[in-house]
Order: sequence, then C-alpha cells, then structure tokens
Amino acid sequence: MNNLLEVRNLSKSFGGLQVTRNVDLTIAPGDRVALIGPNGAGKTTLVNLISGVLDPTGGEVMLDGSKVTALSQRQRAHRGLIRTFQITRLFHSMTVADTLRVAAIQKNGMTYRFGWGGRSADLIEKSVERVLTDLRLQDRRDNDVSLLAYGEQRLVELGVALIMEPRVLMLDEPAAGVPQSESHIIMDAIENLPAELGVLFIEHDMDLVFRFARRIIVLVSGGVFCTGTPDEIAANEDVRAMYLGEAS
Ligand SMILES: Nc1ncnc2c1ncn2[C@@H]1O[C@H](COP(=O)(O)OP(=O)(O)OP(=O)(O)O)[C@@H](O)[C@H]1O
Repeated sequence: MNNLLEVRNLSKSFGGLQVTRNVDLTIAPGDRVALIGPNGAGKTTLVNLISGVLDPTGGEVMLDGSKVTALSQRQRAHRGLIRTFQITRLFHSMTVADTLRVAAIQKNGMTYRFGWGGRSADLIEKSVERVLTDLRLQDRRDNDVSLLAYGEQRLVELGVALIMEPRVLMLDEPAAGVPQSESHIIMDAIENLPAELGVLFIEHDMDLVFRFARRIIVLVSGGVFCTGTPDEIAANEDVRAMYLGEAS
C-alpha cells in the first residue's frame, strides 16, 4: 500500500546537541506503529518535527508523496497530519460538546470561509455527534471538562484530534497520567480508531505497546536503533538488555 507519511533522513540539533539523527520512517493507511525508547531518546522531538512544531536541521517530511517540510503545523493538520500532546491542552471551563465544536469550527473554518449559516453549522454538529458517539462520550456532552476523570479528559483530547479528520494520527503518550483504573477508557478508544487511519504512538507502557502496535520503532540517542514486529522486538537481545528490561 502507498505510504501516507514518509520521513527521510530527518535530523535536528539544538545548538551542539543532536537530538534527531538521520531518521527514516513510513506510515501507511491502517498502520499501528509504536515509537519507543529510553527517556530523552528524542521521541517527542521527532513527533514535533513531523507535525511542524519544530523545524528540522536536515531531511524531509513527505505526505502523500509531497514535501510538507516547509509547511506550518496548521497547514499540515489541514492535510490530515494530526498529533496530540503528552499533557492535555483543554479549556477546563468548556463543556465537552463545545470543546469539540470549537475544534470542528476550526477545521471547517479552513474550508468554509464565507459565513456560518446552514450547511456549515450542520456539518459541524454532525461531526461533533460522530466523535461523541465514537468515543462513547454522549453522556458527558454537557459536562465541563474540569468535571471529567483524567482518562476522560484525555479522551476529549483524542476527540479534538479525530474531529480534524486525520489520515495520520500521532499520539504522544496517550495514557500518560491516566490511573490504572481508567486505562481501559484509552485502550478501548485506541482499539476503535478508524481502521484506515495511520497511527504513530509514543508510549512507555509496554502493555499498551504490545497490545496495539503491529510495528515498533526503537529510538536511541535520536536515531532508529531497530524496527520490527512486536515479536521481533521482544526477542531482540540488544533491546531487551538496553531498554525492555529497564522499562518493565
Ligand atoms: N527545545 C530544546 N532545547 C534543547 N534541548 C532539547 C529541547 N527539546 C528537547 N531537548 C533535548 O532533546 C533530547 C530529546 O528529548 P525528547 O523530549 O524528544 O525525548 P523523549 O524520548 O521524548 O523523552 P521522554 O521519554 O522523557 O519524553 C533530550 O536530551 C532533551 O533534553
């Protein structure tokens, strides 16, 4: 299948510190790829480079075969390259439905520039309903975000990403900070992501990694140390010695 996302020889230095080293990776429709590695390996930096939060020192990011390296985060998002952050960035005094509505308006605002009547409003409400249903958040629609359990807040954040109609979705530690008792909320949501979506996720929780990833990329010191299926990575002595042993 054709790749949605292709990263070629991507590098980033902060002053004299090189934190991304000649990274190549691809994401195809339906991919579930986990990006793992020790603390400080450069995982978030890589996602920041791919999503346009940071400019690379070298290399290219391609989406559907076209270079997007010079495009802003917003322009990349408009083309379907969407990411979430390690820590939620929600307005706590807004309701769940309004939070999704604002995201939908932002998304559609890029297309519908000529007013907010009729058809645009319908489209926005439809997409809000779709995401509320997909994430099983209908009962929470009128609750302020601040009243939700943290796992549910992370779900709303995922909803904001989904309402942007991603083709490639990058999740930065989707379960970070979520107590064990609520982790099933996130697991169910990830399991039910649209099948055709290409997903790249950073995760330290190895249960989540081995449950969802069909391919794992191990990043060490900013470079790709190895790539493989979960079975291959679990059996890799070097990864076990260096990382999995320490992480479990
Ligand atoms: N803006 C910055 N300026 C200077 N150094 C930075 C900057 N951002 C990240 N770094 C450094 O780059 C390296 C990689 O950081 P990054 O956050 O990408 O790692 P990570 O693999 O995501 O770590 P973690 O698993 O702890 O979240 C670290 O040494 C970090 O200190």
